[in-house]
Amino acid sequence: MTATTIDGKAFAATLRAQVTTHVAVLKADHDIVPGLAVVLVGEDPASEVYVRNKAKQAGECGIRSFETRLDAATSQAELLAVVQRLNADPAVHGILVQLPLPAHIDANAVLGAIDPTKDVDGFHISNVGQLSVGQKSMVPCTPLGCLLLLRQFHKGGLAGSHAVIVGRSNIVGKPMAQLLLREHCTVTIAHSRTRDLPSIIGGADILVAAIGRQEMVRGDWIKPGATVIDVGINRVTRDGRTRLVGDVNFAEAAEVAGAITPVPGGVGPMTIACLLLNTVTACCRAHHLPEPAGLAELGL
Ligand SMILES: NC(=O)C1=CN([C@@H]2O[C@H](COP(=O)(O)OP(=O)(O)OC[C@H]3O[C@@H](n4cnc5c(N)ncnc54)[C@H](OP(=O)(O)O)[C@@H]3O)[C@@H](O)[C@H]2O)C=CC1
Ligand SMILES: Nc1nc(=O)c2c([nH]1)NC[C@@H]1CN(c3ccc(C(=O)N[C@@H](CCC(=O)O)C(=O)O)cc3)C=[N+]21
Repeated sequence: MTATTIDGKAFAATLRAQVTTHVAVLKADHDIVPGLAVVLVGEDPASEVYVRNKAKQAGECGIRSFETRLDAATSQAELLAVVQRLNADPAVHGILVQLPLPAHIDANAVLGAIDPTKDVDGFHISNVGQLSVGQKSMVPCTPLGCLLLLRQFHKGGLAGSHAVIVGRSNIVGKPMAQLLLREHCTVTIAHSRTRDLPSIIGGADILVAAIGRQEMVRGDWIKPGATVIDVGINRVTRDGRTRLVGDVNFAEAAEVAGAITPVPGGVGPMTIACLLLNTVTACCRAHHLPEPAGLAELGL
């Protein structure tokens, strides 16, 4: 193996320590406690794990967490009423509605009902728009986490690099493209209709894989020395044991790439750390107080 493993787990711990310090100052100087509300509709086992991790890590940073669990048959009107209650609650600074939602609920209507200043996922159309024109906004946690890892690893900056993002979802691919454009990368977005994906990937100095297909990206597609950010979380059962793998074949890619994030322990922990960072940022903005370094450093 030649690639450096980018330790997302360790970097996320550093970020959470910074968040913890900021939370302590808010409490000591202003008697303010940031609050994060997570809403979970239905019983998806993977979502259960994320929601539990979020609440645990929020607590460790001194952030108050509020959990609302609704059964899978909850109507859209009931869910909207919950969102409105959280919008109006001054103890809640961040609201996250766990996706995916059951099919009978219009996710866009729900995301659009969240107060944009409390939208710590950055999915509200006004945050999406603000990011795209370069105004202060809430930035989606997963792409933000990927960018913080890239900036940490490329201390000289990312300008001029060719970044290829595989995946065009509203949650990962599209906001990732916006963030890398702001960093002056040359950005290519690939998806399921892209022709000759291996040769497009072969041009990438930076590859972000957000596809949802286990180990689809092969080592011999990757440009030697490239930085590979693997967003994919795929649960596979091998030899009777369940484990997580990414969208990139790690063993192969590690022979070619300059640096690569592992799964688990790469982007996933950064996503949660960024959610906590966004919550504290939203809290500081609500109270017109100085915010933590994260978003400000990016000019957002
Ligand atoms: N680590 C973390 O914190 C997070 C991890 N994830 C993981 O990241 C992955 C992607 O998530 P998400 O963006 O929500 O997924 P979506 O399913 O919304 O999007 C997947 C994207 O991949 C594209 N795609 C699918 N198949 C291919 C293919 N064969 N070749 C090229 N492109 C393809 C799709 O193209 P098209 O648009 O044409 O259909 C689509 O744009 C998942 O594994 C998910 O679990 C997600 C969020 C957070
Ligand atoms: N409104 C909303 N916002 C989200 O940000 C959101 C969502 N809905 N729905 C689901 C996806 C997925 N997601 C992950 C978060 C953490 C890990 C994570 O911590 N992963 C660990 C492993 C955890 C495990 O063992 O399962 C790791 O990669 O090391 C993974 C995936 C956030 N998402």
